[in-house]
Amino acid sequence: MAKRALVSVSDKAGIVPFVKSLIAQGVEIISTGGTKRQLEEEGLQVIGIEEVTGFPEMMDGRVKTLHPAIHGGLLAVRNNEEHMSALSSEKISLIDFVIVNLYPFQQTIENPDSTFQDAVENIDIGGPSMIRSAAKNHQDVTIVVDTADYDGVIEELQEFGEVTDRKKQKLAAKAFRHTAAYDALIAEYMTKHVGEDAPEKLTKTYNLKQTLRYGENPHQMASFYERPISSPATIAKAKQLHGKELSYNNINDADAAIAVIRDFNEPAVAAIKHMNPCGVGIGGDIAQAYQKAYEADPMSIFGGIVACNREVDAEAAAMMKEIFLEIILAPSFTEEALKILKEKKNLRLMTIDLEAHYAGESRVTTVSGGALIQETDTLSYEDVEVTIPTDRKPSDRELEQIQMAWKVVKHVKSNAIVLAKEDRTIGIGAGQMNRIGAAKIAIEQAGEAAEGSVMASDAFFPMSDTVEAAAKAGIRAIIQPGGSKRDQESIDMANEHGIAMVFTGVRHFKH
Ligand SMILES: NC(=O)c1ncn([C@@H]2O[C@H](COP(=O)(O)O)[C@@H](O)[C@H]2O)c1NC=O
Repeated sequence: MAKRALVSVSDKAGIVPFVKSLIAQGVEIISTGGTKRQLEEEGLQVIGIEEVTGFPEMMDGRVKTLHPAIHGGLLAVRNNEEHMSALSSEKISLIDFVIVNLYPFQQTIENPDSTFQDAVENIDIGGPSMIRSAAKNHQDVTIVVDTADYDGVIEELQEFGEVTDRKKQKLAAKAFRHTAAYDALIAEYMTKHVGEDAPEKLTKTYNLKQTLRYGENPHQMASFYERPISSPATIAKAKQLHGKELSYNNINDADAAIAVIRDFNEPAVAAIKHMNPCGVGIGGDIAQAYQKAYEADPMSIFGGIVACNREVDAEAAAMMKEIFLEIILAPSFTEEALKILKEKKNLRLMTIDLEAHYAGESRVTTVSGGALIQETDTLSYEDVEVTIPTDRKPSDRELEQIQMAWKVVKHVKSNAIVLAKEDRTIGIGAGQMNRIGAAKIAIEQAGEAAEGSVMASDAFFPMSDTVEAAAKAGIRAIIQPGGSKRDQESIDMANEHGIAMVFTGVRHFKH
């Protein structure tokens, strides 16, 4: 008996040549409404689904392939006598191939004009059911859900007269991934719609963006996956214009760099090393801001990742070209800037649309045997109500510098201390196991520049030792959350040295 294929596709790209090739291999075609019309328009011979089921398609296509004549033909195990005699007594024919792609649920919810009802109507039911039946019975049935597999299937038919078991198994695994991801997106959409914060199942889905040469170290395999729907203001959507392929560490660091510059309204440049800012500068333009970020730590910026929140022009490009950088990322580059920077063959140049809406997606961290999920820390200085517990209030200029340091410390691994002066960071103490340790590192790095600078701390001071160290270094103003039982000791120490201190009431731990 001739083999039969059931073809039912929403995305009709490439379907006509594929079906032609199947027919050329002696395969009979069964198809649903729109797909059948398209195939017939091309002069292909197609059996209508109603002829197989004995039922018309009904309820706006909600029921067309959901029928024992279809699922029996798909699920029957060919070498199981009982299955085969059940089929013949019910006059059901075998179906050997299923070519299906699903209602465009993702495109529907991405369309800002779509309603909830539109989304619901675009939940495919019959398609996933066929995919699952065919994939379960993959020893006998070939399931094709991806247009990219059309050629491979035809090649095997031409070469071996059948699709190999290995191929059928691989296609089945892909089919289950396909329906799982499809359902995950629906589940996520519905969960958001009903507003459940901690659903009992976490079913996020990601699409492979690229395989990476290796992970954090060369002996670790790695790949980069992106969310099916993400803002253009994300590292997943950033475009590479030039340079070597991105590495795992590049992607992580570039993401950290984007987070820093996103928090600044004025022209800002952040240099990142190993996920921590090593220099951040602000200025009237990107060249000025870059100069500040560079001066912040001319040693650490070497081999770093630089992110800018405004277009990079020729002046800035010429300065950046002077040292070895891994990546320069900005909303855009002028033609001239590109010309200058492209002279460096390996330097990666990337653009990102920082104007696009970015609400901050939930962050998932895996732990052994599980995952932690939390909202992104999007709280900024403007969102908090600060208090000033010290006798001396910060001057306007000190307040500006304090805000800058606070914006940066949010992005430094805890325990974190940032010193800032003259629109740039001058000392960053990152990832220390105690606060005074982070302060000592920041102060030491700042050296004489610490005199007259400001300090930001990501969490409160458990005792007055950090304020004491700040006073010794000549730091004039401090910003910290406050909230320690021993706040008064820190306030007294600040008052003793004429230091102005700002309490934010919120902390910015980053682990
Ligand atoms: N309800 C059903 O029985 C059913 N069977 C197949 N579909 C889908 O209908 C679409 C194709 O429809 P058409 O051939 O009419 O353009 C495919 O995306 C397929 O997955 C169905 N539609 C939705 O569930």
